Amino acid sequence: MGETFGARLRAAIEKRGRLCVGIDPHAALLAEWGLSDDARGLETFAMTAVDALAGEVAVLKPQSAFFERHGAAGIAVLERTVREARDAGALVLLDVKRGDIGSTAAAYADAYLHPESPISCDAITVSPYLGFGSLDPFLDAADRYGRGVFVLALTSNPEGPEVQHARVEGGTVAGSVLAQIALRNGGADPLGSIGAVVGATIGDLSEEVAINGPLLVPGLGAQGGTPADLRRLFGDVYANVLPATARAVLAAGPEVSALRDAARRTAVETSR
Ligand SMILES: O=C(O)c1cc(=O)[nH]c(=O)n1[C@@H]1O[C@H](COP(=O)(O)O)[C@@H](O)[C@H]1O
Repeated sequence: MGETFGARLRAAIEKRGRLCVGIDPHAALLAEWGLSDDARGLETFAMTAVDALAGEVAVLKPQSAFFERHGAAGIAVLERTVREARDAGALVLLDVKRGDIGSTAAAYADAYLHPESPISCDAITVSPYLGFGSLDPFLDAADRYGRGVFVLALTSNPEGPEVQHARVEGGTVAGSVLAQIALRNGGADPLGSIGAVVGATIGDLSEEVAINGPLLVPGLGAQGGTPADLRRLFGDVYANVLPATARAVLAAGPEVSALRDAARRTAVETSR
């Protein structure tokens, strides 16, 4: 097998830094950039973001919903976005938050992680809240194809704790998810390919996040998370943190140079 996602991510962070920028073409952002809220506007937005950022940042994270809302033409733009961002050297993490029963999960895994798929990504986000075992088809596909999976653990939204802080034997639901990720990453060197999503906005961190895998940390900027929150929450495991932000960088557009500058500034602020 070729290199694992964990190894490719570690190399990308060393070369480009740790920032992950979301490509989230909200209707309001399309309007701010002077673009129409249709597939043409979407394509200009996404290609501008790729042009500005895919040669710079380690990870680009398109949010599938903002493409899906434009129908088949939007999906075609997503395919192009993923392909061109990867061609320019960025790792592409598609934020699509999948999760389903085993046989259907296998089809979703094929759709996004199979090397021959039209939307073949380096990694995707998945939800473990149908039971961690339901993720096996995703985790197996990631192993087989050298791809990554980021599992929602402690999400940035205020409703998350209702499920994620619920008590189960041995701790919380989120703690159990994190422990199972750590188990799956055991022995991987330099870094496991199964990541966890932990929001910058969660307040206090009472769970063990040393999972020998990447920690995707959204919630910076528009949702109120700050670089100081990152340092406070992740001191010991900062080497594995991918700070993620979308609107705070995208709002600097549509000028390519302004977008790039915004990403560079955020990268510096979150570098440690
Ligand atoms: O999986 C994610 O990326 C994610 C998980 C989470 O807990 N919170 C969260 O905000 N996200 C995503 O991260 C992005 C945040 O965007 P901004 O708030 O504009 O930076 C959105 O695409 C969210 O869907």
